[in-house]
Amino acid sequence: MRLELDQLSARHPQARSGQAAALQSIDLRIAPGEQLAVIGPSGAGKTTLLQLLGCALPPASGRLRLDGQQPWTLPAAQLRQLRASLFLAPQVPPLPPRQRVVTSVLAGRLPAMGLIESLLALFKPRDIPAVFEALECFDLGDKLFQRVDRLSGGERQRVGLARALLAPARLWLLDEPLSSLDPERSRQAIAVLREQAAARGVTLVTTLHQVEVALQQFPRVIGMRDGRLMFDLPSEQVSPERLAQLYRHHEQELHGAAPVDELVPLAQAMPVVMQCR
Ligand SMILES: Nc1ncnc2c1ncn2[C@@H]1O[C@H](COP(=O)(O)OP(=O)(O)OP(=O)(O)O)[C@@H](O)[C@H]1O
Repeated sequence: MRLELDQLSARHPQARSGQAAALQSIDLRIAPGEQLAVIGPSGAGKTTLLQLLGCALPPASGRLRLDGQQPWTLPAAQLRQLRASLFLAPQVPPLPPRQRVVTSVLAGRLPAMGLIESLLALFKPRDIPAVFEALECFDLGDKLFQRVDRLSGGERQRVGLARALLAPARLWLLDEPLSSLDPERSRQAIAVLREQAAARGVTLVTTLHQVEVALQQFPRVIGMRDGRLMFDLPSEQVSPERLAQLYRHHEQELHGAAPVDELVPLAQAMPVVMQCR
């Protein structure tokens, strides 16, 4: 899917009057099948950008086009159809706790189903082999019939990502898809998502707190701060100086938590009082 944003601004309906717009004057072009990561400190507007691209939030001003269509000018039926071609994965996937994993993953197909078909799918899951295959990509094949509330946080997050592989979407919008995953699982999940998106010609836009993952695994990286685009560059051109500027006063978010093996000697070197804090 091709994305075009011109001088786009957006504000949340619940925002206080006088609060700055969550997105301000964004100009952006994303070609069909492109893959990019959006980074920036907390509150930069990354999630809001995904909500806007996912037609969950209308622009306050400016123009948004998805494959040449302006979503918010479309009749309701056409807007529904367009939304069915988008997959928006929130940071915490909304998985009903008592549901089986198989049903949760199949929910990725719901936007493209009619009401009766989707109700039937709730009671009698169809195409179980496709669900198994999607789960296997994330090492979760053995959880097919597990209840969602018996999964760990990281497993739930991967179930939420496996949904993308079932969704009949041309645009994947992933909000912090790695927030509950350890580094090895993170690498694996991103590799699967990138590979599968490329195989299907899907456009992939993901927000990431892990700056190194964004730079190492994505060809294009966008830096956001205070609702604005600070840079939009091939990842190899994102210099340490640019990152330092992007995360100024939020340095701890840039460097993230130190790996455990680095923390242990540091903790041992500290006086006991400091270790207790
Ligand atoms: N539902 C909401 N109502 C009002 N303001 C909101 C809402 N959601 C976000 N905001 C505000 O919009 C701005 C952008 O928030 P957003 O969640 O897009 O940032 P972010 O970069 O995704 O942050 P994080 O990395 O912490 O998830 C922030 O100032 C935030 O306070």
